[in-house]
Amino acid sequence: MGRAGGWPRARLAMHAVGVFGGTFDPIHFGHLRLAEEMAEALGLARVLFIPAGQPPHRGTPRTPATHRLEMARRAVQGNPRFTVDGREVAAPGPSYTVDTLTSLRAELGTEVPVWLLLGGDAFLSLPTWHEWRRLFELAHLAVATRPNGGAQTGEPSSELQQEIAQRRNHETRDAPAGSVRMQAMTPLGISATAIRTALARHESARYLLPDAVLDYIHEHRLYIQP
Ligand SMILES: Nc1ncnc2c1ncn2[C@@H]1O[C@H](COP(=O)(O)OP(=O)(O)OP(=O)(O)O)[C@@H](O)[C@H]1O
Ligand SMILES: O=C(O)c1ccc[n+]([C@@H]2O[C@H](COP(=O)([O-])O)[C@@H](O)[C@H]2O)c1
Repeated sequence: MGRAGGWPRARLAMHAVGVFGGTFDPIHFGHLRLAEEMAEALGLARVLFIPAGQPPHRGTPRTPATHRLEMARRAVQGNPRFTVDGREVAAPGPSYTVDTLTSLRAELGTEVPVWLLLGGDAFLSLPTWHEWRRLFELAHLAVATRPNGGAQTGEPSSELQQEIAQRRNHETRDAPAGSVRMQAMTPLGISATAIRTALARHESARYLLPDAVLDYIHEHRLYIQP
């Protein structure tokens, strides 16, 4: 068992909560596998999947938020550690992560360790996020990376590099927030864009996402051009 500061990791993270935001248009196995591997590595008691109502850094998704929310719900069904949280879909305006974490903190209290889960591409854009430095007051950050370095999609900006250098692996006993962890995950070259493209061309997207999500897509004729 991993130890930090002399305490077994499972003890450290007993009630830790993972927060995983995304456009999820649609949710796929890359998302689910990231959450599963993070939950295991960080000893998370639960992971909240939070579909963005209005993703701040991209145009309004063509798929209404209610469908993206429902697909996420179907995807996590049967996993007692995973739940879907609809607060960003319910809130007006851009879905800023700092606002989401602030509202979660109001519910969870200041003591519970919270881990914001991010893919490598989302992490690289962090310095462009709304009040990004405040995120470290509210949560730890866990970034999914390719094992053994892998092919990098870019380098962190110098301000992000400085922040990582200070915070990397600085988890102290039971700390609720403030550190950064790079976590190697099984590389899965799945993207929502590729799934939308395949479906629009009437090609198969099977085995890229759960059958329950694919059934929902077909039921509601999402992504499929008439
Ligand atoms: N295959 C994958 N492996 C690891 N992380 C992923 C993968 N796909 C998405 N992510 C991460 O999941 C989070 C939410 O991603 P998002 O909902 O934008 O999915 P996407 O597949 O990247 O979508 P799109 O193709 O529409 O940009 C982001 O942090 C992103 O980096
Ligand atoms: O808070 C921000 O400014 C911010 C800027 C860009 C992205 N995010 C969040 O990052 C997550 C992944 O975004 P996306 O666009 O890659 O799906 C999603 O939860 C977004 O709300 C948040």
